[in-house]
Amino acid sequence: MEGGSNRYDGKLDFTYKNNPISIAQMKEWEDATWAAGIEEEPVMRRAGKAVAEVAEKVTKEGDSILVLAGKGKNGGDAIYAAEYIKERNVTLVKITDAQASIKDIDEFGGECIIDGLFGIGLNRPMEGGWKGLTEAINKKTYLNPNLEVVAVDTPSGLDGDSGEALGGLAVKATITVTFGAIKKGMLSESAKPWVGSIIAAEEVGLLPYPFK
Ligand SMILES: NC(=O)C1=CN([C@@H]2O[C@H](COP(=O)(O)OP(=O)(O)OC[C@H]3O[C@@H](n4cnc5c(N)ncnc54)[C@H](O)[C@@H]3O)[C@@H](O)[C@H]2O)[C@H](O)CC1
Ligand SMILES: [K+]
Repeated sequence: MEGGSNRYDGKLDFTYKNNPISIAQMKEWEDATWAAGIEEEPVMRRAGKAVAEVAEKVTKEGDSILVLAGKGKNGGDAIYAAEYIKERNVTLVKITDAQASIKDIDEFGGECIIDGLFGIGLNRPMEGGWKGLTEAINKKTYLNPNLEVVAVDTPSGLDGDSGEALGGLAVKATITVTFGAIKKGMLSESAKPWVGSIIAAEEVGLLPYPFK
């Protein structure tokens, strides 16, 4: 898997130029970008737009999309995604009380969920309401195999380095739209049940890929 054009045996084909990286490398790349004076907001916008484009691709006009936005920047990307999605019924849920938002998932009968709960800021297994939200998403997928679940950057709960679900639980995405470069754990066997197809949105306005 060294550069060039690589294929993944998921539902959507993908290609990527940048080699897979660790979470530490992703953070280093981001920090170098901000240190160079590039603003964060336009980067988040482009990340959100990439997610919106994928969500549009896997749905049709008039379909319903539930956008779940967590408390960090992963949620920020999801909020921009909601803004950019066109000609769909978009419901944005900004999660302040995770437990209370479970009902928003339980009551959702639409075609696509966007998972912006946690990205590379995840540092422990999800518990309580966060665990409940994730289980509610996965239950929907189980009951409706046609449901598209688009993960923002990483499926929430997945450790991007090891490709393991922390505490054994992550969102079961059908598609993961990851930013900058694929996180190396996503290509491991253990990540397969969670990541679905991987799409690398490499051009989100960061500095050029800094690693060899
Ligand atoms: N890499 C890029 O080029 C860009 C990435 N972006 C997005 O930013 C997220 C990472 O955002 P961050 O705010 O650092 O973290 P999260 O949103 O993943 O998490 C928020 C926050 O939650 C806390 N936390 C961690 N684990 C748990 C847990 N199990 N339960 C409860 N709370 C938890 C922790 O404090 C985190 O900081 C990245 O994935 C991209 O989506 C930007 O858009 C810029 C470009
Ligand atoms: K996510």
